Amino acid sequence: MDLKTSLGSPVIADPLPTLVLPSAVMTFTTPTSFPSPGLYLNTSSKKKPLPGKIEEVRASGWLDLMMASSPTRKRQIKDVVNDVQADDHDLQYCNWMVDYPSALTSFEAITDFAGSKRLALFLDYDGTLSPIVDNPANAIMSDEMRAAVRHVASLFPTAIISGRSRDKVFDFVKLNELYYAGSHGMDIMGPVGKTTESNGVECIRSTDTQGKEVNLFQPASEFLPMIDEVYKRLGESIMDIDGARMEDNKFCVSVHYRNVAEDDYQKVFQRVTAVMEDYPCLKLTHGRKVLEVRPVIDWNKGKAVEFLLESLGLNESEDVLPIYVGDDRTDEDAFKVLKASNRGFGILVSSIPKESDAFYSLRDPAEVMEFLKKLATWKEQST
Ligand SMILES: O=P(O)(O)OC[C@H]1O[C@H](O[C@H]2O[C@H](CO)[C@@H](O)[C@H](O)[C@H]2O)[C@H](O)[C@@H](O)[C@@H]1O
Repeated sequence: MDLKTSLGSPVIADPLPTLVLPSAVMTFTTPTSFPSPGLYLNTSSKKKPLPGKIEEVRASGWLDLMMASSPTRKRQIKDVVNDVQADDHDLQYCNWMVDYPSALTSFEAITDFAGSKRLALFLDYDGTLSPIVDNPANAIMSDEMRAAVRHVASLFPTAIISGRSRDKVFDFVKLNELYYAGSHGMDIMGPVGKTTESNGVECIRSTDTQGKEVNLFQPASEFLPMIDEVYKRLGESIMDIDGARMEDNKFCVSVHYRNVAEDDYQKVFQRVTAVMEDYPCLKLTHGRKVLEVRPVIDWNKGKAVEFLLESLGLNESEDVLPIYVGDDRTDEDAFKVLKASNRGFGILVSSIPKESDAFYSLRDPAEVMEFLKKLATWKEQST
């Protein structure tokens, strides 16, 4: 029986639409200079017609995705008060877990498989280490979670890989013993190892706040002026939409619509895509009630995992087990890399059934914390 289709359609199959942009800029090239975005204004042949009517937005898949993304608390509560729906939801979740078993109930299988291998941990931030909240500035990590992360980081190489800017995610996590990759992996502060370049981009030697020597890898640095400009333009274009909020993530820009009325989602999407038309070197992706604008380079959280493994000298060894824990669509790139290399595995954090390249699942950040604590205990008891 195909569990993914047997219960109506319980699985959210995030199709990850990306605005289609000229294929010439889809490869990993770091341009030394960009034409002013204004130059693109008259190049109508490069433009894709923008969806004008609601049906067209729907047809492109974006509006449905915006509606389905990260159900609001109101909807989840409605599910809970309605017993029938809640039972249905539980049943669907249990069925889904056959394909994505809980990393907690499968903990022994995980540690049996790990055996004496060296673990490397990669953790997403929002929705993984901190619960999803309405205001991104309030996505605080609990002290108990911080202690759990500190503990595992004292036992295994551990990195945070976030869509936020690196500085911002560090301000939340506040742990010096970790490695950090911000802007969906486009801003990595890693160890000084044998890695001096990747994909033709040189690493920069720098020092962290503690004065420790680090390697800085920023494959999208040439895009900074463009990202700053698009941040301002997007801010102006959504200013009048109640609840819409911008976030500057250094090499990416987030347009949050979590607090926007559903009737205005289409407006948000249209305003964003209208600005994007002038920037063929940028692409639009979709996260949890957020539209994200970022450079069209072949770099993502999966590449960041590979880069960090190499910097840590763990890439070649059969004896290493990388584990990536994340909740968002952008984490799928990392899950895919681990799945393809058949070395480690992803753990998807989700309280609803979702299609994923992860191997295991955890329901929410509370379960992530429990998993991290169990890992630390296991490691300490086995050495
Ligand atoms: O890669 P991540 O660390 O998961 O970052 C992805 C985005 O997370 C943040 O937005 C999400 O969390 C917010 C706080 O809970 C929530 O309000 C928002 O709706 C979510 O999309 C962050 O604010 C974004 O900039 C990140 O790109």
